Amino acid sequence: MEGNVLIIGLGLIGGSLALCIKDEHPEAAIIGFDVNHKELRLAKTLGVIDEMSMTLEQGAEKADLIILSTPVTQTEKILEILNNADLKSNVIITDTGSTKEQIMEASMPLKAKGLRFIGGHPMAGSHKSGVTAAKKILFENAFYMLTPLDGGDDHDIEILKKWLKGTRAKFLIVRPEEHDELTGMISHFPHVIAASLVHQAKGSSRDHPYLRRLAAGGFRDITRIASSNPVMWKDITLQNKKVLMDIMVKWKVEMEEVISMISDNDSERIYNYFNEAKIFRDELPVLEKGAIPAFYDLYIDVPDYPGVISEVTAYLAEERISLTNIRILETREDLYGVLVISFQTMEDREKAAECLKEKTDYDLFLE
Ligand SMILES: NC(=O)C1=CN([C@@H]2O[C@H](COP(=O)(O)OP(=O)(O)OC[C@H]3O[C@@H](n4cnc5c(N)ncnc54)[C@H](O)[C@@H]3O)[C@@H](O)[C@H]2O)C=CC1
Ligand SMILES: O=C(O)C(=O)Cc1ccc(O)cc1
Repeated sequence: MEGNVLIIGLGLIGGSLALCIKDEHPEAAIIGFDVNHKELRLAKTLGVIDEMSMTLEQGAEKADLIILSTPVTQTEKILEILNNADLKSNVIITDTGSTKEQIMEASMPLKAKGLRFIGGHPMAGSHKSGVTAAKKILFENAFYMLTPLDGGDDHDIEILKKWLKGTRAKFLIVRPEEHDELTGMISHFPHVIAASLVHQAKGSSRDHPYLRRLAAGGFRDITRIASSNPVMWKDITLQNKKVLMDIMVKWKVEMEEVISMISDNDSERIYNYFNEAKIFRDELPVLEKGAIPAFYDLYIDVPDYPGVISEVTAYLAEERISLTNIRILETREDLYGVLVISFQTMEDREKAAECLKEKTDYDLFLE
């Protein structure tokens, strides 16, 4: 497709969308705007955008598609600015915010002016922020929720999907309230819980100096999302307050039940509690990308000698297998350490396992 695409907010999501759109529509001009001029210049230097717009209005006035990929509170303010700008009459405006009801509400004045806004939320990402973390394959196979306004035109949705085809995501049309209930449960609430687990561990670390080292493995993994951007999560929490409060009240009741079964030494209820959770969790789809993206980890039992990491990464580099993270678990005191390498896709992890099986005799474990 040809035309001008303005991306407002060139962080992880805006930058990744810019790459996807350019890949699929090389003739489109990708214009970027960001309040953080350093990030904007970086986006241009990295080739993520074609052109910088030094004011929001300048870019907006010539755009055929406007994507708002800013923290959700900012998105509401930008919708207000766009409402007073001189936009093309056929422009399509969308956003990427993690919450939808309040944003859809904020888009009503645009609708009243005859402009077209379709809410959007690509359900993939990471705890990293900024344009340097942007990548073209971020949304591949992920769900991409669209929340058109009541009475929205199907033709506009088709145009937007065409623009976003390069994401290789699976589009789902949902009502804004349903979106917020779903994401509240499977994404926003887990972020609150992850942060609270970390707070408790921090408190406990004052009495137990070993805690930090012991938390390096599983605990660090299950609380990965507590390393997300606090500004973004403050905004999401406040915008999805109603849903989150409801979930947290239910959670308190559930914790009371857990306290009671443990204090009563009720082994049957405790067993059932864990067992029912295991059954539901084991049945969740493995190959789908959910709201909280999975990272595919490969555990490698390596001897503890200098140079072992570069040896392993050199084998992977020879096969051109890219990894997203690498670390050593320091929980063990013996001669062997566990090297954990994370990959973006399950295929990359399989290729890496094959490669290391062939070139080393280290024991490998997949999660
Ligand atoms: N990080 C994630 O994994 C996901 C985030 N989202 C949503 O996408 C949006 C963007 O998130 P990220 O890209 O992760 O954030 P980010 O922090 O990487 O990037 C946000 C960018 O917006 C810019 N910005 C802030 N206020 C602005 C304003 N008033 N005008 C112009 N630029 C402004 C910032 O300078 C920054 O460069 C958020 O609404 C978030 O809820 C959606 C899916 C996944
Ligand atoms: O893996 C993580 O850190 C995430 O939870 C990514 C994420 C963040 C926000 C969203 O609205 C959707 C996905």
